[in-house]
Amino acid sequence: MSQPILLLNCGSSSIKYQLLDPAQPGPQAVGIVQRIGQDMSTIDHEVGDSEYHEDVPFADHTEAVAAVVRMFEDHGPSLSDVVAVGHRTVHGGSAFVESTLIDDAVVAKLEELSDLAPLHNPPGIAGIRAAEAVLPNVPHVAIFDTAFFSTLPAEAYTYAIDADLTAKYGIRKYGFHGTSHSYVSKKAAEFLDRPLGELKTIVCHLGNGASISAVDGGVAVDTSMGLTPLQGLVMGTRSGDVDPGLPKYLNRAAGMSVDDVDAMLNKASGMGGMCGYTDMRDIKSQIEAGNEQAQLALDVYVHRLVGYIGSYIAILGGVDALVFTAGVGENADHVRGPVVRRLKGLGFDLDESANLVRSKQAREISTPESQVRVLVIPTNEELAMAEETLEVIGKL
Ligand SMILES: Nc1ncnc2c1ncn2[C@@H]1O[C@H](COP(=O)(O)OP(=O)(O)O)[C@@H](O)[C@H]1O
Ligand SMILES: CC(=O)OP(=O)(O)O
Ligand SMILES: [Mg+2]
Repeated sequence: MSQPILLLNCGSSSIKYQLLDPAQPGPQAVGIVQRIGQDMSTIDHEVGDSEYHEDVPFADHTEAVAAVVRMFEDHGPSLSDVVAVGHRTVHGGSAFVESTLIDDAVVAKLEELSDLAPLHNPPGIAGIRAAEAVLPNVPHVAIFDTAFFSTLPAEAYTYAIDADLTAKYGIRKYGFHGTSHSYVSKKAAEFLDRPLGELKTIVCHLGNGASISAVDGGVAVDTSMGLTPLQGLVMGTRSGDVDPGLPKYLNRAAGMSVDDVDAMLNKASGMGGMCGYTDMRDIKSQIEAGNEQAQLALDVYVHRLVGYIGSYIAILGGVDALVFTAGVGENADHVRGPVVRRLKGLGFDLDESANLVRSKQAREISTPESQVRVLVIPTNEELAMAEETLEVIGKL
């Protein structure tokens, strides 16, 4: 008997969802809502060979989840057989280091953590509430982005600030996108036919949010996101690393409050802040049309990423595989190309034509001469979430 699980992955700008039974090949339905909060959003719902598309503006994630439910009602499959719902939950803080059955106390704790993930925990909570209203009689499970990084060594997760403040307020590097980094590093070992336990891997999860991790023998040893999903790489609307002196300077020079600066760094920075476009597809066409700001933004993005890769090679003491994943990593050859070319001096050799191949399959984009294997591996946070959900409900 089929035991379908509904998976909801509320990202900052999107909701990805799947209905799947991990024991059966392939999902029963897959969908994505994109550009939530922008002038026009889209929803795409796939059931078998049938695809349904709508252009509708969704102001927030609550409206978007309602539309997802409507897609199932209008086009199937029915949600009446669903045995559990798995929710991607971005910030678990120190409270949650593994997937957890959701109850009111869990939601209350997630609300407390919202300040630490302002673009993510509120949409995630909206998703939980909306799904609980539609499917009140099945278990709902939270799968945390932070869980995979609970293994980071203290030297990697400790900020060099006052130790009493650190202890009192739980300040540390938590790391995010962990479900993806974990899934993709395992898939890399399978692709290379090497035991996970002996592989040093650097995973670049480049989506609207972006992070990079260093994984040694399947265990995360460092990652670029921090206390919040703001630290690290350049992202669609987030700055990533800046001088910690910036808030004070902007306060004095521009009269901006802490909240003003935080909103600017989270929502009006990154690629959007630098050139007005947040989507790598738009940035590519802008560059082709001669937009110099777009070219500079891409150069900054690549420069930051190359710096992190070099740093993680040093931290790992060498690397076997560099893996690109998520929306940008899987699709943007104009990002992967400049990154890998700049690493030539460290033994990376890009196969230029393999880099241009468009595919939904795991693939290699380095030449046989490359000392480091460079891979593109599609992430599947929903499949990994389904396995986590099954494990939690199996214990009930
Ligand atoms: N065909 C494509 N070419 C280049 N970039 C793409 C393409 N498709 C998606 N992207 C990039 O991927 C991003 C979305 O990545 P995704 O992993 O889905 O993000 P998130 O989960 O944070 O919403 C888009 O903002 C865009 O920059
Ligand atoms: C944590 C995070 O940045 O997630 P997303 O990439 O979905 O915005
Ligand atoms: Mg994502």
